[in-house]
Amino acid sequence: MSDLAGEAAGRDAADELAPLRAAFDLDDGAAYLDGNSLGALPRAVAPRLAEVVRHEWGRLRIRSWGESGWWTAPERVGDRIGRLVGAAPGQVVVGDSTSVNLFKALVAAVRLGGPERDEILVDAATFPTDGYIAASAARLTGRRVRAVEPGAVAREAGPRTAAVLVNHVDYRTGRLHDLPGITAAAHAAGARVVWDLCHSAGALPVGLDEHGVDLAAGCTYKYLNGGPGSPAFLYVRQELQHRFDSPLPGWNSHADPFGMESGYRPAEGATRGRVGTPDILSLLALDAALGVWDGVDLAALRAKSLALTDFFLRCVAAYVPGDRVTSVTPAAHAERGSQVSLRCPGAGEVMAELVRRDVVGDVRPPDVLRFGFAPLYCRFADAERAARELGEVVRSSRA
Ligand SMILES: Cc1ncc(COP(=O)(O)O)c(C=O)c1O
Ligand SMILES: Nc1c(O)cccc1C(=O)C[C@H](N)C(=O)O
Repeated sequence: MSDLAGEAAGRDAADELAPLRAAFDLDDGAAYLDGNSLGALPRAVAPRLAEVVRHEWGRLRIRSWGESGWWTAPERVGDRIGRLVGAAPGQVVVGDSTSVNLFKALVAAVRLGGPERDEILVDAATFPTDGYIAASAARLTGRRVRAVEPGAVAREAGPRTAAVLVNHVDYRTGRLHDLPGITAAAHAAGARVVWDLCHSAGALPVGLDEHGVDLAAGCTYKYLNGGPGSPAFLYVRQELQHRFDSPLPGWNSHADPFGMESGYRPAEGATRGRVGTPDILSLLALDAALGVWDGVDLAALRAKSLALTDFFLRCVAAYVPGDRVTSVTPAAHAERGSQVSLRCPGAGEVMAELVRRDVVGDVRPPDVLRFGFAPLYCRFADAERAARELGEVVRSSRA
């Protein structure tokens, strides 16, 4: 056994979060490093979904909206996510996709400001959907979009800025942006800030309430393990809820949905962020998946995440010829999410070979290998193996 493999074994043995891996349906023979795209399956999900289908839907049928708590599930599950992103109860609602929630949040953010605020600042390297949504939100509200580096928000935001849309962790590089600083800078300019938490929720502490974030959205199928296409979440800070003017006011966000009124009267609280009927099966799968977080300390989660990515970077330096890969993930802990991205010529072929060897990451254009480290189930041994196999693959592809 190499020194690094021995070190990995020792660190896994000492890892206080290691027992949580047993709560997931994972093959011991594979290194699953793609939880930043699709989280692994928690074992509790399948039996719970079977019960929901057989009993709640099959036997109780329509009664389940009340008796099984279906009607209030978006807020109940929202509060469970709230704990993981630093939001006190009553501010998170679950439903729709991230894209749809970003649209609601961004339009509502613009509507909170005056007409003189005629621009929306968007993270220049944003995940595409955010950029598309921002462009549409701008057209609908008569604003224009300006792309800025997140680090330049303090310089760029001004009296014309209505809203700033930023990714907490960049999907391609794994760079963690300064949420407290950027939020404060937007506020200093009188603007609202909307955070995309897709790559930070369940990966690291977020502190939405603590840092005074206005609005946020994120997906639940990555580090929250809700399953493919599981519903997203929307955070609306409590003080803003009574002024949250949704661009998608469906009957589920009406103050009296079963009054069937022709005029729209918004519900109070996070419920105002709903639109139509919740996707109950996916929502309850997510609810069951969230059980793995009970009792998890987010400081311990962050410590393990950084230890895993540090260790992986050391293993890459030891095993992979330096002229073949370059890390685009910041070395500084304060700037790193829970993934490591390596630029590598021929990244597509390299990752295909890694996947054949049961080391599963993914690739983003133009040539970035992504390795996501979900701290609840990734092992130091996975990090060592992934780097070792990567070294072998790039050596053999050069030969
Ligand atoms: C940063 C970010 N935002 C948004 C999305 C996607 O949103 P949706 O859940 O609507 O597909 C993703 C991933 O697909 C993402 O990485
Ligand atoms: N949502 C996805 C999907 O439906 C299929 C494949 C991947 C995804 C992803 O989530 C990709 C991810 N947002 C990314 O960081 O690139």
